Amino acid sequence: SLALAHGAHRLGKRTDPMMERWRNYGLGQFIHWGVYAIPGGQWNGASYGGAAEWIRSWKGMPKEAYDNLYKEFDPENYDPSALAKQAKEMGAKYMIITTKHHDGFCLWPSEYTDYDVTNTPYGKDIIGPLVEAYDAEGIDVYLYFSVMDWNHPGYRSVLATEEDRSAYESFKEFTRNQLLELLERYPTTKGLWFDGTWDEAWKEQAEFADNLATEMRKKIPGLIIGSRFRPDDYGNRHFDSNGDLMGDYEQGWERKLPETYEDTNGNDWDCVMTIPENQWGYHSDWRGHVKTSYELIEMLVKSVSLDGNFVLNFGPDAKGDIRMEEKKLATEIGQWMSKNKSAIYNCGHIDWEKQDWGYYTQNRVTGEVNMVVFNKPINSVLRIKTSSKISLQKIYDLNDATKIYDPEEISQDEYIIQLGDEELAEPKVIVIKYDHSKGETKGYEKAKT
Ligand SMILES: COc1ccc([C@@H]2N[C@@H](C)[C@@H](O)[C@H]2O)cc1
Repeated sequence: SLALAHGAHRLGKRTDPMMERWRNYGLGQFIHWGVYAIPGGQWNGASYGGAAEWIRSWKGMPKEAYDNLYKEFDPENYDPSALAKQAKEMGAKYMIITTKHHDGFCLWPSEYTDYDVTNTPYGKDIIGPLVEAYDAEGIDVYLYFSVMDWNHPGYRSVLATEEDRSAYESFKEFTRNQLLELLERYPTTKGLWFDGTWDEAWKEQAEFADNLATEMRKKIPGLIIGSRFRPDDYGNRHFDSNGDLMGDYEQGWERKLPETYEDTNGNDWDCVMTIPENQWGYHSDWRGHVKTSYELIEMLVKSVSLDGNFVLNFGPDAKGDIRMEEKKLATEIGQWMSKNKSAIYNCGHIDWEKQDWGYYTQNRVTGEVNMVVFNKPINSVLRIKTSSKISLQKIYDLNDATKIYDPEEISQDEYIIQLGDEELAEPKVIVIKYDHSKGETKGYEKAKT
């Protein structure tokens, strides 16, 4: 393998308490908020077909007009504790807030730019009260930060000339200053979620990014940073030139999910997901499919079954209100989570063969296996194929203690249980308690073929 000065500094998963806590969250909330919520995907009577937070890049939005929107930013309905309570009700264990998106507008009072909340009619820090409100609800806070910054004069996507390089040095210093400022102002932050790091200019900054990550971790020991921050010595990101994961977890699953455990390379990972097909910031005209709570619960369960976290995005509007569709989903997901959280929190992958009825999650504390059933077969029979000779102790409905399932062994390490005739009104969790010591060698001999 290549000798890398700025590649992965650790092989395998982080095993410290802060990362264990991260690994056991299961469900998170993303919040995308900024001046892009003011146009909300519309301008001059035309609707932007892209993601609302990218409207500045649309030819239908004059840059000058966009860059003056901050003068209208005055979210009179912004209510951090209401947002935190809603997230609590949904069952989120952590929240990621956009401190600065690609447009460079800062939701905190930054010493290093005037393009921030203090120069808006609202005039106050947005981030601080949100951090306090979420901390008060026991929901860990992570800060989203876009390296790419369309507002900073020193930003470059490519370093072609000497002028580019000297301008970019000022941009790098600005970026470092802002990040250290954020960690200074919000020391309860548990981690950073970086974005906007794909440009060529940034891919040349292996040493700078490595040193900055070290410096940030000195300020907040144990700080959790994903794979989308640093480039390695050769400009490779997420995985270094030896194929090793850079950062504490893989940050590659944006609006998509891994299909199999192999797809995860056995790493920690998060999936960040929009409710419509592709809107992070508030768009007043959601086109196409808006995901239902069952679709989102299935994505959540699938994520946990493959050792990942599922982070659902919310986009407050210009006034700071949460739109009706998002409120409804937070409530519906919360209702399911209130009854089934033991199949999500502190749970992860078990290598039992995946079945069509749904997903397994294993509780890392109790060892119990949860069958999360989404699809009831026509014969109401659920097949369970375990990985090794185990002795099943008890199989029961998590939400109906009177419902015990009696497994019938149909071949080696393979059982079936019979569901009742009732319709599956919502994803059902069935708990399997089993003795982890090797069971006696019962079961059929494999046929010699
Ligand atoms: C070039 O493709 C994209 C797509 C989405 C993004 C941003 N990442 C998401 C988490 C949102 O912040 C979106 O604006 C950046 C680049």
